[in-house]
Amino acid sequence: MVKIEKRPVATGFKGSGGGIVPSKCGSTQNMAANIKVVVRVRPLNEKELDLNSRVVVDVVDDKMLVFDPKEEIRPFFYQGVQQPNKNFLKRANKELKFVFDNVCGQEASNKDVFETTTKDMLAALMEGYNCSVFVYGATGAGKTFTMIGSNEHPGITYLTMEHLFYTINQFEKEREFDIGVSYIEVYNENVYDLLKPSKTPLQLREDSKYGVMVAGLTLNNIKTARELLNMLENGNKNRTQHPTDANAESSRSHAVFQVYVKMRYKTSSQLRLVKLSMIDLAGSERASATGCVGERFKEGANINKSLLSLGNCINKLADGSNYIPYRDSKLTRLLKDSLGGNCKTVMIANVSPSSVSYEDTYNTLKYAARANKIQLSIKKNIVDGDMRLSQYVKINEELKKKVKELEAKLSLSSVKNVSKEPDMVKEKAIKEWRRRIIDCDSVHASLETELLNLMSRQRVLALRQRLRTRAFSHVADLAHRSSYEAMEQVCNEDIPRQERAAESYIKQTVHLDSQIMSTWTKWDDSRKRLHVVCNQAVSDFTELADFVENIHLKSELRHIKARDNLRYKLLSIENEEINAFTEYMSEMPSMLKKLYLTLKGYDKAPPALTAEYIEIMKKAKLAKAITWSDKDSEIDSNFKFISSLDIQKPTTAIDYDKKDEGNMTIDIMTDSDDLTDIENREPIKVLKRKGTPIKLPNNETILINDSFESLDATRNLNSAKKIKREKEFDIAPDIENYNVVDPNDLNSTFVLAGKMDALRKPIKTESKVEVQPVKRGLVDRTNTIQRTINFGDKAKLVKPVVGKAIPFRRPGPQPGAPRGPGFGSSLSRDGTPLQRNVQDASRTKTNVTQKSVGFKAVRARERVQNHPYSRPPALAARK
Ligand SMILES: Nc1ncnc2c1ncn2[C@@H]1O[C@H](COP(=O)(O)OP(=O)(O)OP(=O)(O)O)[C@@H](O)[C@H]1O
Repeated sequence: MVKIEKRPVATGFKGSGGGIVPSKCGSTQNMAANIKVVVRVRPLNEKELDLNSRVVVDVVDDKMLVFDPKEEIRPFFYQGVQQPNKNFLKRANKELKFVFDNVCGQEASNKDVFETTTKDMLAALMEGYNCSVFVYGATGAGKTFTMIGSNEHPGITYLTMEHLFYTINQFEKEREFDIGVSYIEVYNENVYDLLKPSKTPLQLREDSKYGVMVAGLTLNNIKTARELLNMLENGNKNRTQHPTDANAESSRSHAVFQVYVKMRYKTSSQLRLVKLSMIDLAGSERASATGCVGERFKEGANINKSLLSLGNCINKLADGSNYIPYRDSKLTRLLKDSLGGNCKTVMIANVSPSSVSYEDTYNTLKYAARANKIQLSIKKNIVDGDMRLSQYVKINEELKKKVKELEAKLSLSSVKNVSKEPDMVKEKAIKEWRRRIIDCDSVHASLETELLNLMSRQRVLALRQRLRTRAFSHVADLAHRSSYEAMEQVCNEDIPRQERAAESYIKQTVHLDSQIMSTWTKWDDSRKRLHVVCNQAVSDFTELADFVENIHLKSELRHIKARDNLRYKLLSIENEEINAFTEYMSEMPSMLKKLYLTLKGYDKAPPALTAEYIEIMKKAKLAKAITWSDKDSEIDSNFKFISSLDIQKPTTAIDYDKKDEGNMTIDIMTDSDDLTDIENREPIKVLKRKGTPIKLPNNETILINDSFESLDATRNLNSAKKIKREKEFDIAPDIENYNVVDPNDLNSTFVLAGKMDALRKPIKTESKVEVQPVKRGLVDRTNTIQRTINFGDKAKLVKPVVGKAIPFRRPGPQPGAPRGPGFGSSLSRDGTPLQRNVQDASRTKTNVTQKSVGFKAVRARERVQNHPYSRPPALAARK
C-alpha cells in the first residue's frame, strides 16, 4: 500500500517536467470526439410491473432509441363487445428519437456495457491518456448496478480492473507497473475517503505543477481485481446512502473510484502516470420524486448543484468555450482533469423504461444527448440559441452529415431488419405479455376453484339441512298423530337431536360464509388484476385477443364444470332421499288397507271414513303413474339458491343480528279467546321485539325467545317459552282433535320439548280433588327457518316462530282401566274410539267437579260428540 501522508495526491498531470511524460492531450475543440455517450435502459422492476406502467423507452437498435413512442390504439373486443378506448385525455406522445454512441437495452448485462464502454478505453489508458467513466441518471435507474454490480453480476469497475490487469500482463516485458487506487465520495460538497472513513472532510488542493490534489488521501496498492472487489465492498459500506421514495438504497453522494497507473519503460526509464476515474454520480432526480424534506432535501439540493455544474462544464466543453466553470462545485473541481482536455471520457446514462420515471428519463436523455451533442428528434433539435454563428454552422453541418449517415443506416436496416428485428422485439413483448397473463390467470384460477368449491359445499350443506328439517317435521307430524309415547319420544330425543343438528348447521354455515367472504375478496382482486393485464395486453397487441379470449373461456369452463358437479351431487342426494321416501310410501297403502278392512270388519268404518279411504287409495294409484309434463313448476327460492352457483359478492357472513330483527314479523297461531274454538285458528301477526312477552287472547303470556342469535349462542332452539300463566288451567275440553295440523304442510307442527311437564301438572281445584288437566303443548314451527335465495342478502328469519296452544290427548286409560290397543290415536284395542273412554272418564270427573268444568269444556265436548268419527252409536242412541 502506498500511503501519501499530508502530501497532496495529484489527480492530474500537467506539463512534462520531472521526467514525467504528460498524458496525451486532446483539445477542448475535439472534446466531443473524446466523450462517448452510452445509454443503458434497465429492465422494469417489480414495482413498475405491479403498477402496470407503460414502457416509454423503445430501444430501436444499439445506437438509437425512441422516447415516449407512439401508442397504437386499436379497438379491443372483450367477449365480442368493443371496449371503449380509455385514453381520450392522454397527452400526445413525444416520440423523440435519440441517437447515441451506444444504446444498451433491457437485456444487456454488465459485461455488455463493459464491452461498449471501458474496454476500448483501456487501450487509450495504456497509451497515456487519462480516462474517466461516469454514470449518470435518476435514483434507482441502475447507476450503482452498472458501476459496482453484485457478486453474481460484477459491475464495470471490477470488469475494467480485471481487464486492466490482463492488459498489464501483456505489457510486462517492456514496462513496470505500479497500481494505486483510491475511493472517495463527494457528499454535501465535502470530500471523504471511503477506504479510510473519517468524519473530517478532505481538502482539495490545486497547484500548477500537480493539478488537482486531495490532501491526506490514502492510495492502496492492489495486485489483482479480486482484491479490488473486497475493497469496493468495504468502501461502499461507508458510502452515504439513504432510502428515498424512489430507491430503498439510494446513494446520496458521488463516489469517485480512481486508479493511478505508474508505468516505467524498462528501456528508457521513462515514467508515465495515468489515471482512470470511475464516477458513480448521485441520483439526478427531481426532489419531488424522492419525497425528501429537511436534511435529505439539502442533500438533494447539493447533489443537483454539483450535477448542474457538471452539466455546465460539459456544455461549455462541447461548445468549445474558453472558460469552463470547474470551480462551481467540488465534483467538477475534482474531475477537472477527467473531463475535457487530455481525457477520454465515457458517460453512461442510466434510465428506467417505465412511465413512472417519465420526467427523469426524459431529463437524463436530454442531458446525455447534450453530452453527445446529437439528438435527432422529429419535433426539434435541442440547440443552444447562444451559440456563435460559426460554431452553429459547423455543428449544423456535422449534424446534417450525421443525420444523413443515420438515415442511410436506418433505410438499410429497414430493408434488412424491418421484417426481422422489429418482429423479434414485438415477439418478445408479446411473449412477455403472455407470461404475465398466464401468471395472473394461474393465481386467479386457483382462487376461483377454491371459491367454487366452498360455494358448492355451502349449497350441499343447505340441501342436507333442508332435507333433514323436512324429514324431522314429517316424523314429528306422524308422532303427533299416533300415540302419546311417540310424541314423548319426539320431545325427548328427536327434538334435541334436531336442535343440535340445527345448531351445528348454523355454525358450519357461519364458518363457510366467512371463508367464502375472504376467498371472494382475494378472487375479486385477482379478477380485476387479470382484467387490467388482459386489457392492456390486447390494447398493445391485438394479436393477443385470441389468447385473452381463451383465458376467459377457461374461466367459463371452470364455472360450468363446478355447476355440473354441484348439480350431480345435489341430484344424487335428492335421489337417495326419494328412494327412501318411495319405499316408505309404497308400504303405506297396504297398511292403510289392512287398518280400514279391520275397522270395516268390526263394522266401525263410518261412511265419511270410507269415502276418505277411497279417495286416498285413488290418489295412491295416481301417484304411481308417471307424469310427462314439462311445465315449469314454480321453483321455490330456497331451491334456486341451492342449485345456482353464480359468484356474487357475499356480505360479511350471515348477519344475524341486524336492526330489523327487532321488528321481525312473527306468526303466532293461537286459539281464540274461547279455547274450545280450536278449529278456527287464525294466525296473528305481531310485530314484536325478541324477548318481549306476548299476551295471547286466551290470557296466556308467551315469551318469544327465538332468533338465530339465540340459536347460536344459547342452544335454545325452542322458541315460545311460557313464562307466566296468569291462571291455572281450566279443565279444558277433554278431546282430541288433530285437524289443527295441516297434513300437507311438511313444515308443520311439533310439540315443544320442555313444555310438557308444566302442562301436565295436576290442577288443584276448590274441592282439593286433583284433576288431570288436559295436555296442551305449544306448537312450534321453528323448523321453517330459511335462508333467502340471494347469497348477497342477509339471512332472514322466515316464520321463525309459530306458537299455538292445542289440546293434547291424555297418555292412556285411567289406572285400573283396561289398556288401549296401542296403535293409532283414537281407537282402543277393540276398535272403540278412545274419545268414548276419555269422555266416560271425564264424565266421571265431571260429576265430582261439575262446577269447575267451565262452559268452554262443555262446548268442546259437544263438538267432539258431533264429530263424525267420534260419536259412539250408543251415545247417539242415548241422545
Ligand atoms: N440492468 C439491471 N438489471 C437488473 N437489475 C437492475 C439493473 N439496473 C438496476 N437494477 C436494480 O435496480 C435497483 C436500483 O439500482 P441502483 O441502486 O443501481 O440505482 P442507482 O441509480 O444507483 O440509484 P441511486 O442513485 O438512488 O443510488 C437495484 O436493486 C438494482 O439491482
